[in-house]
Amino acid sequence: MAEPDIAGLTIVAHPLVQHRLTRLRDRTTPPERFRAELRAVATLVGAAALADLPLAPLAIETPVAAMESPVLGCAPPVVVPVLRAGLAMAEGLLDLLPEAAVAHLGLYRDPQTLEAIEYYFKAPADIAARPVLMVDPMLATGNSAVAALDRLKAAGARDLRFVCLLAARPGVAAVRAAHPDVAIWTAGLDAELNAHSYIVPGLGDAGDRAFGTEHS
Ligand SMILES: O=P(O)(O)OC[C@H]1O[C@H](OP(=O)(O)OP(=O)(O)O)[C@H](O)[C@@H]1O
Ligand SMILES: O=c1cc[nH]c(=O)[nH]1
Ligand SMILES: [Mg+2]
Repeated sequence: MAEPDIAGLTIVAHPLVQHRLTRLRDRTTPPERFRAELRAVATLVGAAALADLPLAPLAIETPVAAMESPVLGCAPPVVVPVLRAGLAMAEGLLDLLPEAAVAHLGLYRDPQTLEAIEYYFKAPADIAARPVLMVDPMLATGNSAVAALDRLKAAGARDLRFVCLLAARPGVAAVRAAHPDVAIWTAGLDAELNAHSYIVPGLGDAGDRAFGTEHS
């Protein structure tokens, strides 16, 4: 289904991404499969989010001849999983970019107030000089993503991108309003949130589904 353009939001329509998103939405997908799908879809969506990284020529020799061949022309990126659910996505990004650094950001959404509560942060000292890719599967109210981006900017991050799996319109609007410089990539966009601010139809609680802590 075609979605209208929203400034700063890219929905990755690749058939493999959409196929995997359906598996992730399916309530019968067990945690081990959920983590594997999340890792794979993060690789595909992450590659789209990094498509504008600069290249620089490197002089090498193939077994046949000398040549100049392109390599990344920037410092290795920093991948930032927003815990917990971002962890499986970070594995997918590290498949693409083994030389990336990882900054861990622990946040949970208070179920009553929906406020993002930070409990851990550790980032490389040179984060200001590196492209930063924040990963979190769910963008619902946007409170967590806005708080996470606030934290990363306070630590010096400048070149920031956000890769998620499933975004809801209110969350996209909140992130774009607070951080208009941060582009968002997603596999899917759902229209609304329910009374508990879960994405509808969504996929449930991504952290619980990934790590088998789902309660009935
Ligand atoms: O846009 P929001 O309304 O802030 O909701 C999205 C947040 O909720 C989930 O995390 P959660 O708080 O469930 O933590 P968890 O990953 O530890 O389960 C998700 O991974 C996001 O971080
Ligand atoms: O639908 C939602 C909303 C927030 N967090 C999730 O994991 N799922
Ligand atoms: Mg959760």
